[in-house]
Amino acid sequence: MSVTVRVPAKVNVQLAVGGPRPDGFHDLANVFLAVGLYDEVTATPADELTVTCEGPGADQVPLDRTNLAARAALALAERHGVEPAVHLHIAKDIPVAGGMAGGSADAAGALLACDTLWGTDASREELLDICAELGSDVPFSLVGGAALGTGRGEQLRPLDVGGTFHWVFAVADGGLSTPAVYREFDRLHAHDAVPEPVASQVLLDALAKGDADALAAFLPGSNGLQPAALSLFPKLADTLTEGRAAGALAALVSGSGPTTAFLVRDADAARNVAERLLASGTCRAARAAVSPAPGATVVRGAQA
Ligand SMILES: C[C@@](CO)(OP(=O)(O)O)[C@H](O)COP(=O)(O)OP(=O)(O)OC[C@H]1O[C@@H](n2ccc(N)nc2=O)[C@H](O)[C@@H]1O
Ligand SMILES: Nc1ncnc2c1ncn2[C@@H]1O[C@H](COP(=O)(O)OP(=O)(O)O)[C@@H](O)[C@H]1O
Repeated sequence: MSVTVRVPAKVNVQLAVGGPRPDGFHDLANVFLAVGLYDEVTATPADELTVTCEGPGADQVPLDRTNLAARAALALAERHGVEPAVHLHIAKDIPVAGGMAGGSADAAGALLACDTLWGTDASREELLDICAELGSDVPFSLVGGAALGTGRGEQLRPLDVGGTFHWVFAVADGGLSTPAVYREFDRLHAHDAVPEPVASQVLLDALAKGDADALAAFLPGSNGLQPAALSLFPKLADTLTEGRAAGALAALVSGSGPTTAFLVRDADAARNVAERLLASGTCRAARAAVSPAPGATVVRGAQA
């Protein structure tokens, strides 16, 4: 028997970043929106823990125990005294090292898949605890929808979303390391008094109403990591310019980048903007997707 779990990517519609903490992390007001680009993680009984990966960028995904999906399986097995005798297969569609939380998605997916396969029956709270140990973004990958993440992004409050938002995501040639982008943020703000990060009520209202125009008005400047990502990957500015010229309502870097995100009016606009972005030669691929999207979900195999 195998269990397959589907997990969404995310975009940060606000990423307010505080100064560096003593533990090396940054306090955030991180407004996550799950988007309908998905990885699938399949857990199958095996002699020992093994990982395989297929799809775009699969060659950049580690297949040893540093893979976040493997770490999730090991963490669950250890807590429940089970042998981690499982093969994890990752079907990747989320850009790797792209600022869309692909590794986090795989961790949340593997956790739910193994919990279902092994019948360990962990509570939601326990699953969320394990997620938070694995990475700041992993709890959100489990819950999906929309949420405000505080602390280092792992403490979640679910948010209402009153409509569907349409996006285009431009996949860059290459990746950006999340720690490197935070380090660049610190370098750029070395002489500033960085304010406490606070979620914007204007943004939360725009999400609750499903108001794309209000969201578009809020997005410029909403990603505190964008200047750092652009500093490390200056060519992203060209992609942002092309997407705006193609008629996007707003353009921003997705999280730590280098994927860029374009809010558009509807599915037709998404097709046009995606075509023009691709034709501009400023990105490797352009993908349309809608939000919000559900969190990690068992799509095949028995529920425990
Ligand atoms: C920036 C964001 C925005 O959602 O994601 P991406 O856009 O990269 O996907 C997140 O904050 C990334 O979260 P995640 O990728 O889970 O990071 P973690 O594994 O917890 O941490 C990796 C490293 O990023 C830095 N880090 C992460 C989170 C945080 N609040 N402050 C930090 O300074 C630290 O250097 C840490 O060692
Ligand atoms: N299952 C996984 N999928 C993708 N990357 C992984 C995975 N496990 C570990 N990694 C490592 O994490 C890094 C960040 O990948 P990813 O989560 O896709 O990007 P981001 O943090 O920008 O959203 C990759 O460069 C890769 O080395």
